[in-house]
Amino acid sequence: MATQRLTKHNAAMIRAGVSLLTDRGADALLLLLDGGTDWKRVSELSGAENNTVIIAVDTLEDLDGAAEAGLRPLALNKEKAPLLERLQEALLEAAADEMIRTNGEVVAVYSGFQQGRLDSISHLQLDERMRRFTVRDLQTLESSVPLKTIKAVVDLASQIGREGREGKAVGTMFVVGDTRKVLEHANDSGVDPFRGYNKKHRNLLDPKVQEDAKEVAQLDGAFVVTSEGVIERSRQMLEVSHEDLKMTKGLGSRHWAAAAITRKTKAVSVVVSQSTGTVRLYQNGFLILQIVPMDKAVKWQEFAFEPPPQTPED
Ligand SMILES: Nc1ncnc2c1ncn2[C@@H]1O[C@H](COP(=O)(O)OP(=O)(O)OP(=O)(O)O)[C@@H](O)[C@H]1O
Repeated sequence: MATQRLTKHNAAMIRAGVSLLTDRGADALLLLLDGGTDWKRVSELSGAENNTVIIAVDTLEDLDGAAEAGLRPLALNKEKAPLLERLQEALLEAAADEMIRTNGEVVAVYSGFQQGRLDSISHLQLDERMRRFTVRDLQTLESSVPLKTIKAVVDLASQIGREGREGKAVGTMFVVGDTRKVLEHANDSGVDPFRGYNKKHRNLLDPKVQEDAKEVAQLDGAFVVTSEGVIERSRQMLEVSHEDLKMTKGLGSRHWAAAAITRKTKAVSVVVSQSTGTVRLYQNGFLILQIVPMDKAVKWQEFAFEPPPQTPED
């Protein structure tokens, strides 16, 4: 179990965060901490009685007692991830759990430079584009494919859309469920790297298989996936007519094929657009859900600091 010390300095930083929160009328105070601590004291310091105070740490066990102290706990499960990714995840989760509005304002207090020492305060304005799929969104989807499989595929697709591969944007498609029928409309577009492996090594619920799929996603064609999440084939070109489909202007052949196959079969398709990173989910020929990737451009700016030219003393 990791712990976060509440030194005088750290307490002062939390109070400073509260002061900014109050001054700006922001929605919530987010404390991104290294581990468990005296939650009652944090609650007092942050005025949790009157403010929404979100506590984000990496593991659930470190949050014991936080909710009882009037705080809003979040477990990130992102121990090794860089600070900004953890911060983004905390904001996404908080928005998904409706602790904050997706276009709200948050004051975040965290250790930016030195572990254990709260040294940074940010006043963040969130953006509607931050919205992403939540399990709740997916639950409204009535499908023969279990939610667990859809969620794993959508999460993977979002990662592909957000991260690409080796600095390059990647687009791909997953057609999930009703596999036998889907394969009637599919042809190999090249050698299938998953062919010949046993089911265990093709199951997309396994993080290792997800990594393999990210590699293969760079190649042409679609993944045909069973309801249980097993990749039945990859690199498949779908041949389906798409007359009488209605689609948003500007979407190309990948998206047409993705929508059309869900009209001909009971499958659900999840497409990542190479040009925008947007993930779309189709069912019965209709666009059901859409995730726009978060801005990728969040990066620490490096200071280009040049000392002023020396002038000879008068
Ligand atoms: N029928 C299909 N089945 C499987 N994959 C397809 C199909 N049509 C196109 N693709 C894949 O989509 C790629 C991009 O095609 P295109 O640019 O027309 O699609 P798009 O819908 O505009 O997608 P993107 O937004 O990713 O560019 C192709 O190189 C191919 O790998």
